[in-house]
Amino acid sequence: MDTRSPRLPGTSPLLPAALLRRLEAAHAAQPLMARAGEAAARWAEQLRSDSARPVLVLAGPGNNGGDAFVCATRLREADIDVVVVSRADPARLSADAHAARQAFLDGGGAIAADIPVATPWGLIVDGLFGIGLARDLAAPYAAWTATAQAQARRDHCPILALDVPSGLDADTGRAWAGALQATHTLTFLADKPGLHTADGPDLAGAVRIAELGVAATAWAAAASGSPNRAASTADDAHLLPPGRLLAPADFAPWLKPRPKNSHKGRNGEAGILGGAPGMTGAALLAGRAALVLGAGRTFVGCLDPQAPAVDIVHPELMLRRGEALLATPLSALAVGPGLGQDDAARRDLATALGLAVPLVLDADALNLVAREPQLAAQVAARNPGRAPTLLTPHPAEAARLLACDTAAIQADRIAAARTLAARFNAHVALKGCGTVLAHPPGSDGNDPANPDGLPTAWAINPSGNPGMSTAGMGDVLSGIVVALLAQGWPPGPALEAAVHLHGAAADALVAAGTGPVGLTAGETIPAARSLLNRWVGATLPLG
Ligand SMILES: NC(=O)C1=CN([C@@H]2O[C@H](COP(=O)(O)OP(=O)(O)OC[C@H]3O[C@@H](n4cnc5c(N)ncnc54)[C@H](O)[C@@H]3O)[C@@H](O)[C@H]2O)[C@@H](O)CC1
Ligand SMILES: Nc1ncnc2c1ncn2[C@@H]1O[C@H](COP(=O)(O)OP(=O)(O)O)[C@@H](O)[C@H]1O
Ligand SMILES: [K+]
Repeated sequence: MDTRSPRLPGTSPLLPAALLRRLEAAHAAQPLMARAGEAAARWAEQLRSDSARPVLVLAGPGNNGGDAFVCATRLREADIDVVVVSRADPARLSADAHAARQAFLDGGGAIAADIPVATPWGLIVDGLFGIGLARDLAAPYAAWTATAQAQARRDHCPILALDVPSGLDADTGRAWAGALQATHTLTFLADKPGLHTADGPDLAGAVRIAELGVAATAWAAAASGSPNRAASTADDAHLLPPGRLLAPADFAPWLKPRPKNSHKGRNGEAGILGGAPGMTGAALLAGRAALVLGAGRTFVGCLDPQAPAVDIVHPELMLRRGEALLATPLSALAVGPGLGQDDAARRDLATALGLAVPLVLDADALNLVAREPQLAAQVAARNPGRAPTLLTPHPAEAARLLACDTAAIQADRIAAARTLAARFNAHVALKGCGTVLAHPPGSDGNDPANPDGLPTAWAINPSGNPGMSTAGMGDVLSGIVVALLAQGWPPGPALEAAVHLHGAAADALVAAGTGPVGLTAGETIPAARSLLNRWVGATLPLG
């Protein structure tokens, strides 16, 4: 089975800060700050809620502040009133930022040392900190972000963040204390992972990219060390490779229409193992998802001896005991939905790990692996070619697997997912807001020469919404993944497509008024089916 996934044009790169700095250095001869401030001014003009009111521009002590000064200068040239607030020491500014500040003053602009309390704003521009921030906001900046936030609420005006919302870590999506919540973010050169996972989506609002005249592909040269690359080798060991913001184009080659001469045997046998006493619903949800997302035949093995013999809602499902499921020939198996952690669960999981089929591990299967080194060794020893492993932990399960706490996982979700992928030789979806996908060494176009010693490619999924934070959603995701695996999808694309599809289905339901409050896991199953059929039927480019 060929598991390599060609990357189609349109794939959207996510660049870590270290790589952005190389890119910036490689294009130092170009007026990047002037272009950034100009692009910001153009969007700011459109965003103003009231053109009679002035724009408040907060300018910080670094180059983000330089962007803000350029933006303010351009707004003044367009006859827009601006109030710039900055305490940057001119002697400590970079040459570019110093020049931007001076040009603003030379053009007749004035700088205030504090935010005026009584002025109603048409827009607030946040140019305090960009990719240079790596700690809680210090005085006076924390007070300024709190005041700006309160005034934006008071004035019903938007907040436009330059590059990243001040206080958001651009690499991890972690919010430092005092971080600002913007409604819009104009991000420079390339998109950044921190805008799309953890706290990022809440703080960034609507994200647009201003490439500043630097070709979208230039990052590849900066990453690989072409002559264009800035002199930088000391940080090579810690350089996070670029990732992707997931889109249907990433898995489009596997969105194939069925041949007319199809039969159920061609669409695979999906198995779900779980359903211990009190949790048969989890296994049924996963089974229904596998059935409805196209598996040719779906078998559900429950550990509860009292489990029903038939699913009245979907009598198409074949229900049996756990041991009987493990003796059934399967194309793909998911273990975990409602599995429990007793001896029977442990024994059945150990048996499943020995099967030469694509295997999805979720929920209590992950908790058992975290608890028992013998099982963990069995996972890591599976053959990623013939018997790939897919792990779908939520942050608490990931913390158990990595023997740390949930906060440590959430502080750097990309690192956590990549570490799990490397440690278990598995495809990983670290779930939650901005699910992080990571793939094991040597699969799916992974570059085994990644400079940071973790040969695991990664991506972030932008679909999904908080309506999905409800019981049963993870079980449905497992069912969708196993359905695609059973139908012959390679493991990396199957996991990426399932995650993206499930989130997009939930988004479609919310857009139609079903949720976010009260959205149920079961409702996402038919919605995902509709969307999958639409995607299969669509011609590229897919949206
Ligand atoms: N990298 C790029 O490609 C480009 C960068 N530009 C801008 O430059 C920014 C990066 O500039 P810098 O590296 O100067 O970084 P920042 O402007 O993000 O901030 C760094 C400054 O803030 C101080 N600082 C950091 N954390 C602080 C805290 N918690 N409390 C108080 N002070 C703190 C630092 O000591 C330093 O003076 C980008 O985000 C972007 O806005 C643009 O001008 C154009 C292109
Ligand atoms: N705030 C959110 N934004 C986007 N997706 C979310 C959000 N909350 C949960 N999800 C998604 O919903 C699913 C929940 O899975 P999980 O936590 O395992 O639920 P369960 O308890 O039902 O097993 C995951 O796919 C997760 O990524
Ligand atoms: K900012």
